[in-house]
Amino acid sequence: MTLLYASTFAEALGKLTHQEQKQVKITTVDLMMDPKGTGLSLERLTRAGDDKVWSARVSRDLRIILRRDGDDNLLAYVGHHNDAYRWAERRKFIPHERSGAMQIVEVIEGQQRAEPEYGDHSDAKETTEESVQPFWSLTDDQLLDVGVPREWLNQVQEMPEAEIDTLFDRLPAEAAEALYDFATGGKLEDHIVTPAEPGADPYSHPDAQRRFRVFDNVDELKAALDAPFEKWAVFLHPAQRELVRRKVTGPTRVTGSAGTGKTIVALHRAVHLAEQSEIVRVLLTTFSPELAQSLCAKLEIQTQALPELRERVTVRPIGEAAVELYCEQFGEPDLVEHGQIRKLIEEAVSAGLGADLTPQFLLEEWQELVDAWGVTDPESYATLPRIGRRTRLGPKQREAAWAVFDHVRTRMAEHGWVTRAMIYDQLTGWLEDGGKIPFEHVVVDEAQDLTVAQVRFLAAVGKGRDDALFLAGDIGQRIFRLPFSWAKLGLDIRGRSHSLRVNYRTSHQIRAMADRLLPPAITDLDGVEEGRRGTVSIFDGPTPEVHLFEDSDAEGDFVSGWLQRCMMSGIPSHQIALLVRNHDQLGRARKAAAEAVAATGVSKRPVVTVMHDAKGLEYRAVAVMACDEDVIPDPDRLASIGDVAEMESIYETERHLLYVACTRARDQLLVSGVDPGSEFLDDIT
Ligand SMILES: Nc1ncnc2c1ncn2[C@@H]1O[C@H](COP(=O)(O)OP(=O)(O)OP(=O)(O)O)[C@@H](O)[C@H]1O
Repeated sequence: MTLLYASTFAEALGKLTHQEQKQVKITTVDLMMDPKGTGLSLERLTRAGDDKVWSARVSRDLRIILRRDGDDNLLAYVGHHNDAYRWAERRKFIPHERSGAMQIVEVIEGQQRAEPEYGDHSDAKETTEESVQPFWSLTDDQLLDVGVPREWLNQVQEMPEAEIDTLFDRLPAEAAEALYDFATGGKLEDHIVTPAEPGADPYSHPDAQRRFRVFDNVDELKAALDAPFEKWAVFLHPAQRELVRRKVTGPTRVTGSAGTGKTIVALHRAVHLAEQSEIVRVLLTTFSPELAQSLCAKLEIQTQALPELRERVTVRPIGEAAVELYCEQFGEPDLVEHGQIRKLIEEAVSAGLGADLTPQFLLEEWQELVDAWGVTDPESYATLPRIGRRTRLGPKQREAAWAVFDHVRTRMAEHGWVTRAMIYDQLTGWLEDGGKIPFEHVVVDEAQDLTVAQVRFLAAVGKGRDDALFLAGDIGQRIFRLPFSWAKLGLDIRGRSHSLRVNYRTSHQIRAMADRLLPPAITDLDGVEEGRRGTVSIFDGPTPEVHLFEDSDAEGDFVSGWLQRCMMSGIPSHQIALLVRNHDQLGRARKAAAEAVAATGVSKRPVVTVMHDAKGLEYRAVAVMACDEDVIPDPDRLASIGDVAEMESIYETERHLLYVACTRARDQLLVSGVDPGSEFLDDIT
């Protein structure tokens, strides 16, 4: 007996109460143990759209809809009596005629389409009296090629533009993605379905596996039933699965705009690698402790049924992992503080070193070049490409600057201080001399914000070993670093960078608005282009709001009202966030949140935090507040730049930051500020 689990079942289960979910779980597990369903009141549904559909009684009112075909039991849907029967009556289960992938097709009432049509629609009907029909010009053949079920050909060709947002609710996902991309300027040819091998199992096609999953044992089924909301733990997009399973000889990168499931791929990749053998150890890492914690929580869900795999994956922020390794090899490091470096520079300048260079300029030069790039001698400094620091320094000025850095290095050595970058550099040297980290594979999330020293360290980790290094990231979300070439540091992902294009997090409306903040394609310094075009979201929602106000009080009142509406619509407080650029604006956000809490009487406040800390996270509703002219781009950051020519790169990261903030929202987004507002808002209003 094979037990199959459909994404429609997970979705329907997620809508039931906790108590009902428990009852369903008991019945489902019984069914798995006794596939004949003895004692489960199984009933064949004669009015269903498919003659193999049955219902199983969970309670007086709850029914599971099953499809039983030979030894296969497919859990298709669950719901209250009438809802469940209605769902079954309107569904057919058929392999698609081109791809062979099993689809759940909604039956269109009253539609007759006996004869296949191969008509020429070149006389494209752009408009009807009521509206534009974006798919009118597409032939039956073209539609079948992208997975549209035959029953739906007419319906799609005649679909008015206003209904495009419903595609994902009505059609199999592969067809919906293709059509949505086409309607928004993409090419249908990019989405042609892969034909199945003759006689292949219709459930094993990659397009089928994104909606059906075969369970081998009861534990796996139980884990899926425990977390019906976490569909990512069970169903992957074919492009995601491909990246998870791919065997590679060099470092690989998965890219894609915010919400396309890069983190999910990183997690599945880590578990997949851990599956390869009992002795394999995997490090799953990212830059911040908060994100590492969130990875850990997801990994728990994913490995619930496979505790032995959980043991093989270590989740650590990269800084912590490096310090642990350093301690093992060299003893505990005495990490130098930022303020101590500043003092040493000021000390050198007071002693007459550094010619006319300011301590601020020298501090940046130290942080972004000398320390970041691990420069240890004047010759290397004299020839170092000054990436991101475009103000020219003549040989004499470099000499003067080096005198300061030499002073800093000498004093640090006397104290036995090291910087974070030095830790990675020392570990890199150790790896190059044959040292081995206790992990066969390293998977890195949010890789766009890696430092130079981290990239060099990871390059040494991955050198010469298959599948050693897998990186997930989006250069459009680089918010902490200036750009630099990975390839020059030995981390070459050229030809092994792959984009994801289906956005699972944000509505069409929010994604489309946020995308306007960034260019359609961004090329990194190694020439690898990351395109954002062709990305589709799988659901739609309200249009994001952008408002500017006379003063911050007026803004606060509006945001508070907006929050109240979100809370009253049932969004839990922890799923609502207010994001601001800096700590200085936190007060404005807290006031609005407090007012909303007082007005609604809910017990918990929404999350209030700065944009940087929201990286990698998501909320159902987000208010990006205080987007004032003198807040973002951050004037203090711009003013603190010793090097005027660096301005452009800073502007870029500030723009990325607003993109990151906006793309934390799933369903509702409000962007607000005081008139005239941030210059970036011009692109989204
Ligand atoms: N195959 C999938 N099925 C269902 N949900 C998915 C799938 N893949 C990703 N998701 C969901 O989409 C959302 C975004 O995923 P994820 O955080 O991995 O995106 P990301 O590309 O890493 O985003 P960001 O760049 O903003 O960090 C999450 O809620 C995740 O659970």
